[in-house]
Amino acid sequence: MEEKKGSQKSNELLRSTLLQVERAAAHLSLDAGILKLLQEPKRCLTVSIPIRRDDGSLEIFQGYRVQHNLARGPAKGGIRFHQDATLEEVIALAALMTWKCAVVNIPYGGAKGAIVCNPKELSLAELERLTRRYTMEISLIIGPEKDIPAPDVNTNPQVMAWIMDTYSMQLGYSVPAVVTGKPIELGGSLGRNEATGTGCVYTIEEAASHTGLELKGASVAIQGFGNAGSVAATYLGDLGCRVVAVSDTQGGIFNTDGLNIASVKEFKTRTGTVAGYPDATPLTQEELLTLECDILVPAALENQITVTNASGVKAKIVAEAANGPVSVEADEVLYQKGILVIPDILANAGGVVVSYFEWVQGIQHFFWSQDEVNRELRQRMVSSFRDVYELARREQVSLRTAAYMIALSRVEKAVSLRGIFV
Ligand SMILES: NC(=O)c1ccc[n+]([C@@H]2O[C@H](COP(=O)([O-])OP(=O)(O)OC[C@H]3O[C@@H](n4cnc5c(N)ncnc54)[C@H](O)[C@@H]3O)[C@@H](O)[C@H]2O)c1
Repeated sequence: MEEKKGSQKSNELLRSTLLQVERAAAHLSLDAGILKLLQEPKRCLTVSIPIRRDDGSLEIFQGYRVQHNLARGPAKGGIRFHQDATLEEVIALAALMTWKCAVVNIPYGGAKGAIVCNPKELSLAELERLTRRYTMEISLIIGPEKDIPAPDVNTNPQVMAWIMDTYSMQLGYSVPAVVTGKPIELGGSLGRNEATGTGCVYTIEEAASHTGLELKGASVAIQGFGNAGSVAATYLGDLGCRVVAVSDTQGGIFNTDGLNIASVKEFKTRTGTVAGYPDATPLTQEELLTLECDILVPAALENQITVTNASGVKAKIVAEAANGPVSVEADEVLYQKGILVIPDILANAGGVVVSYFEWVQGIQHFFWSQDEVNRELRQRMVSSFRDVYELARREQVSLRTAAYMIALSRVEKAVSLRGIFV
C-alpha cells in the first residue's frame, strides 16, 4: 500500500512537470519537435547495488541516475535516499533541475539520482557501503564535466565526501569538482549548506516588497524542518517574522507568538523530531498547510498541496522550498485565489546556485569568503525573481508559468544553436 502511494505521488509529479512545460510553451512560439525533445530525459541509468549488511547478509538495493538535458552544460542535481523513490520521480526531478538551472541562468543541464532505501534503517557503515557501491555503478556517467551530484533528501556533506573519495580513487587523484555540497574541509563552499533556505528567503523578501507585505511581524508556517526548512525558519526569524508553525514527519507544532527557532532546532537535534516541543501546541500536517498565516513555506516533499486542500490555503505568499509541493491543479486554485506562489524552480534554486559557485571554486582551487558567496547568491536570486515577476506581470500569467517561459526559451535556444546531430 505504501509503495503504491509513493509511486502514485511520483507519477503525479512527472505529470505535473510535463503539463507545466506545455502550459508555458503555449505562450511561446517553440518548435514542436524541440518541445517534444525537451519533455524527454536524455539518459536514465538504473543500477542494482549489492551490499553486505552488518549481520553479514547480502541485500540488493535499486538506484537511479537520470540526466534530463545537457544542452547548456554538464548535468547537475541531487541524490536522495528514500524508500518511496521511483524512476518516474527521478525523471521529474531531473527535468525540474534543467528548468531551475536555466531560470537562474547557470551553465548546467538537469540531473537527479536516488537510492530506494530507508536510511533510518541502516547503520552508518551500511550507508557508507551503499553510497560507495552506488557511486561505482554511476561512475559511468558522472564527472566534473559530465554530471555533478549534490545532496538532497536524506543525503548530506558526509555522503558527498564518500562519493568524491570513491570517484577519486578510480582516477588516482582527488577530483573535488565531481560533487558539490562537500564538507568545507574537502573543498566545499562556505554558505552551501544554508543556500537553499537562504535563497528561498531572498525570493520571499522580493515577493513581500513587490506585494507590500511588511515582513516584520508577518506570520510564517513551514512544512518540513530539515536542511531547507530549518534554515528558512532561522533566517525569516532574523528578519523579524513570527514563525508560528513548523513540522516534520512526526507532526507539527504551533505557537501564535512565534516559535524560538534556535530552541526548536536544539530540541530536534536531541530528540530527532520537532513533535513534542514543550513551548507549543501540536498541529497536524493538514492544519499547518491551511493555517491562517502570511507566508507558507512547503519544505518537505512533493505533492503536499493538492486539489483536496488547496482551497483551504490562506497564506498570501507560498514559497516552494521543496520540489513540486503543489500539484498542477492545486496551482491553478491558488492562482485564482490570488495567492502569490514562488515556484520551486526559482524559490529553491539557491542550493544549485551555490553548488555552481562551489564547482567554480573547486576547478579554480580558489575559495571565496562567506560574504562573497551570499552577496553573489542574493544578486542572482533577486535578479532572477525580478525577471520572472516582470514577465508574469506583462503576460498576465503566474510566476510559475513565467519562470518556465524563461527557462524553456533558454534551453530551446541552446538546443537549436547546437542542432540535432543525425
Ligand atoms: N537541500 C537542498 O539543497 C535542496 C535544494 C533544492 C531543493 N530541495 C528540496 O527541498 C525539500 C527538502 O529537502 P531537504 O534537503 O531540506 O531535506 P531534509 O531531509 O533535510 O528535510 C526534509 C524534512 O521534511 C520532513 N518531512 C518529510 N516528509 C514530510 C511530511 N509529509 N510532512 C512534514 N514534514 C515532512 C522531514 O522530517 C525533514 O524534516 C525536498 O523537496 C528537496 O528536493 C533541497
